[in-house]
Amino acid sequence: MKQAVPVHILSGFLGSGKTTLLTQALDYYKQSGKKPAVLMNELGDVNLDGMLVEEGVPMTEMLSGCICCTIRGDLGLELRELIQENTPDVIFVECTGAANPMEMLDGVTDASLLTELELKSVITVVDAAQLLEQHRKGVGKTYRLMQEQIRCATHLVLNKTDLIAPADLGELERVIREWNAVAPITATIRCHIDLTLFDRLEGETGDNVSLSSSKGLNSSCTHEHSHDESCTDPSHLHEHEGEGHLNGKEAGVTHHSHDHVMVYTHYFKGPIDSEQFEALVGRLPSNVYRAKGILRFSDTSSPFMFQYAYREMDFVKITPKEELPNVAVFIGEHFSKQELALELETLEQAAGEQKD
Ligand SMILES: Nc1nc2c(ncn2[C@@H]2O[C@H](COP(=O)(O)OP(=O)(O)OP(=O)(O)O)[C@@H](O)[C@H]2O)c(=O)[nH]1
Repeated sequence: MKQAVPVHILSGFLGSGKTTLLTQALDYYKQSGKKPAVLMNELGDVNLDGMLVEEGVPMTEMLSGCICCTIRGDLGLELRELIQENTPDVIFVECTGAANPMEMLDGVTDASLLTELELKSVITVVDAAQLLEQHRKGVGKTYRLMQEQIRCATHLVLNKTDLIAPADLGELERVIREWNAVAPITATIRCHIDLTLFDRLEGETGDNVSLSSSKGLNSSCTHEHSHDESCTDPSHLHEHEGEGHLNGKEAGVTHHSHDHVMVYTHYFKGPIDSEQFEALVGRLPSNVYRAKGILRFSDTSSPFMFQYAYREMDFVKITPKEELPNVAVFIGEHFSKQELALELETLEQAAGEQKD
């Protein structure tokens, strides 16, 4: 029998550091002479994180939806194709930060019916500062989603510890332990973990992890419903819309609207002024908690990859090898897309007038 391809799910709320961990893991595998592949899922219709993945790493993109709901049925087919075409030694599935890990887990294990793959871990990256704030508030859909992501993890990376006071670490560990008593927790800055963890995980023998046995996975990971039960968790807002085909078998299809998470994608018609853009981002309301983009500025020569997570901005100069869009994606809850669009258009106009 062919060896099953190990699969690691990278989970964690929007902007917590999943891609930061992924790029390190990919480098590690490549340095060890192995061939990693990536399946990346983004809520927006452009994959900006994918641009951070080096050329030569096979990557499948599932855009404009969340693996755990609308495109879950495709996951098995995509994984199978990735394996057939590239014969990777390992696959990382990076999910949108809005994804419910239990559903993703379900999706990957469904896929193992189609293709020889073996789920090895669910690594949840937690934004320390955000968890602290959410916990102190103690309510909200974001908080509940973070809770689920922590519950379902086999390993926890408590990231962005540079943004919290050292004294708060103890409080965070206590909070996490209430939800997940067993997964090892590693406190990090920029997701610097001992990457030999992956060798240990893959060296472990065991049958495919399946939801029914939950072998190798954290047994405290529970979810209020299976696909054919109705959901009692108000954070999910599911609309159970009947039956569908999955992997050749009948499966209950669950559509989550994730309607508390909104995405606005703005394609720029031309370069904009960098300072004005920074000022605009600085004014974003707190319910816009994540943004990213590829931007061309009228006052700089090279394009920039822009990142914004939890009120922190980051601009990295990039040298694209191919034509890239001039685009920014904004993710948040109940914000006005129209207002944001108008502000961005005003920036474009101002830059256009400066040029004339
Ligand atoms: N201050 C600080 N920033 C970090 C740390 N780790 C990552 N970042 C920054 O946080 C931003 C988001 O990181 P990503 O790795 O893209 O997060 P993600 O979870 O993949 O984001 P989504 O794809 O939107 O879900 C980037 O600007 C990173 O450079 C950290 O430990 N401390």
